Amino acid sequence: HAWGYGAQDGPEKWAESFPVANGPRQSPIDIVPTQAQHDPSLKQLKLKYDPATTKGILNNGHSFQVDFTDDDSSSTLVGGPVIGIYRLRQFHFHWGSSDDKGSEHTIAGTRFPCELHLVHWNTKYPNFGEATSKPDGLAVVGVFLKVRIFSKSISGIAVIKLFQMMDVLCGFVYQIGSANPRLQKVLDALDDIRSKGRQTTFSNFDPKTLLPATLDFWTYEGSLTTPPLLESVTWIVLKDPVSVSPAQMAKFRSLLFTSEGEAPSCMVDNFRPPQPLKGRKVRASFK
Ligand SMILES: NS(=O)(=O)c1nccs1
Ligand SMILES: [Zn+2]
Repeated sequence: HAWGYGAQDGPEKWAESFPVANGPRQSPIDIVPTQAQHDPSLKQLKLKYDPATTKGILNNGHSFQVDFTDDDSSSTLVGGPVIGIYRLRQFHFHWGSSDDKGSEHTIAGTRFPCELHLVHWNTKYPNFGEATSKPDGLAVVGVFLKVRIFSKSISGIAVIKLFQMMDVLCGFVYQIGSANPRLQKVLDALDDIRSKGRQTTFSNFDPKTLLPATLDFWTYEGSLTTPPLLESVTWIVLKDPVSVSPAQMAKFRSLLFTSEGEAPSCMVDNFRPPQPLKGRKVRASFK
């Protein structure tokens, strides 16, 4: 089942091979904060990650992911909307070709340039593969990344425009706005996995460093956002974004969908657009 994000194999075509694409609990969705219901019975989200479980980093042809060993419960998610213990399996991202799009979930129609997904599976099932087909099999934490250029006056915009022109002219890469130093460790590994199928060593990374200060979240019952689009995900989307710089966004966009030897195709716009809510309720952990 070759699928992708292009005109011939993209989200509008996925239902041909994966009919669940038109199912009742598909993801992502547009989250409308004023329509979300605060649920005081929601527990605090507890994420415990052991950097020693970091296994490696891989370009899988539709994103890149950092994999974790999950043969014990060293890295887990408990609390929040879930019952039981969920183990961290991998994290990956979705991003756009420009800063005005890239996230999968949207907030009242607002799109972010990038979205991080931390994928966990329910230990009531024997392994990740089994869990992916169960209605309570997976819990994915979604985190928005937001490009923050320091607050600017008009003259500031002129300066930025000048810098950006100079950037093109001089070919320098420098950070306008606030780069995220914790994210940089992941991005520095991308040079070794430019093409589909490439993987490289990546160790001792704590995904907690990628999260915002508060873990306020929205939650709803959904699905994988990539084929096979299985309806097995309890989504936990954090309200607060984390920062990313324009230069760091350029690094995401330097990856390729294609393998070495194929005509290169930039890995950008690897996001599925929001899907129909079909009567689902979105709950908020905060007032
Ligand atoms: N984008 S996602 O986190 O829903 C996902 N798709 C496949 C495995 S994990
Ligand atoms: Zn994802």
